[in-house]
Amino acid sequence: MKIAIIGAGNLGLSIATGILNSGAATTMYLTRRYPEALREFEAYGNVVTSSDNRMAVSKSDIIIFAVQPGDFPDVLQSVADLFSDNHVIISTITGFSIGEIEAITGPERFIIRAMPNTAISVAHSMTCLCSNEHGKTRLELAEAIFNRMGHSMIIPEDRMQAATVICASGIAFWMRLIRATTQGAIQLGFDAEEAQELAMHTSRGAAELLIQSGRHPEAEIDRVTTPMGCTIEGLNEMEHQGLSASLIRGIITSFEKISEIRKG
Ligand SMILES: NC(=O)C1=CN([C@@H]2O[C@H](COP(=O)(O)OP(=O)(O)OC[C@H]3O[C@@H](n4cnc5c(N)ncnc54)[C@H](O)[C@@H]3O)[C@@H](O)[C@H]2O)C=CC1
Ligand SMILES: O=C(O)[C@@H]1CCC=N1
Repeated sequence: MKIAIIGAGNLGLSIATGILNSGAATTMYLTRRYPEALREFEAYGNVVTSSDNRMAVSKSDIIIFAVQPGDFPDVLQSVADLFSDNHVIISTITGFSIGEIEAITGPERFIIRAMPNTAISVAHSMTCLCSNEHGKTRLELAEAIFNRMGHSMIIPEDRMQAATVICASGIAFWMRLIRATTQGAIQLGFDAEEAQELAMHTSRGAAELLIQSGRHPEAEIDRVTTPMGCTIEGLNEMEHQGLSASLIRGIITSFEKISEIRKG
């Protein structure tokens, strides 16, 4: 498979790294405005870097768009005449609907919206997917690609903005929780490096417990909270200070911002 990434910035390069390390592509075309920053990727041997989007599209089977929302209409328009019946068009653009994409490409194209996160670079993305009517026959292919780099879920398009907040922005939210835990550990006497190691592996363990057991988080909390012990004391204080409420409010605020990005 020949895969192009149009707009190889933060997310695009994370996807490129994931694809290259998983061996999902025979050749990759990476573009950005100033492609000098992409040169190191040429060391993979099967990577072509350029600012020429038309070259990248015409040589690829799967085209992944990862430019900023404001740049997307012009970028898509500038390559739309090159799309053939075989191209699979994948957009990671926040808040840009399938209807808006079809208005530029026409409906008779395989169009997938994908919402991965930057953990795709280490094969642990949570990626949500949906497609246009024509693209339904290519959803399985998209799922197979993204499953090589983590876990994926097919969802209705009207859940895509919520998925952006939970999965894509979610990386930043979880990072902040890990960082705060690290700061607590430093205050309790660990040096910074040890503190981060403790926080990272504990958070991985918590997620893995739920993934492997299928149990509810509260069932796992019940196993840890000794009656009158230190865990419930700390947990209740966190809730008195608004831990769950502040997370939920942050998620809703982030969700509301997405419609503003599009208006902007
Ligand atoms: N950063 C993230 O974690 C996530 C981002 N997204 C979405 O992915 C898209 C990209 O986000 P980021 O990677 O954070 O942005 P970014 O600004 O890091 O990357 C965008 C890239 O597009 C390039 N670009 C701009 N105009 C271009 C053109 N005409 N031709 C080729 N390349 C061009 C820029 O040079 C830049 O490297 C956005 O639409 C964002 O909403 C979605 C999920 C997660
Ligand atoms: O913050 C943003 O707007 C983008 C979309 C999700 C992650 N980064």
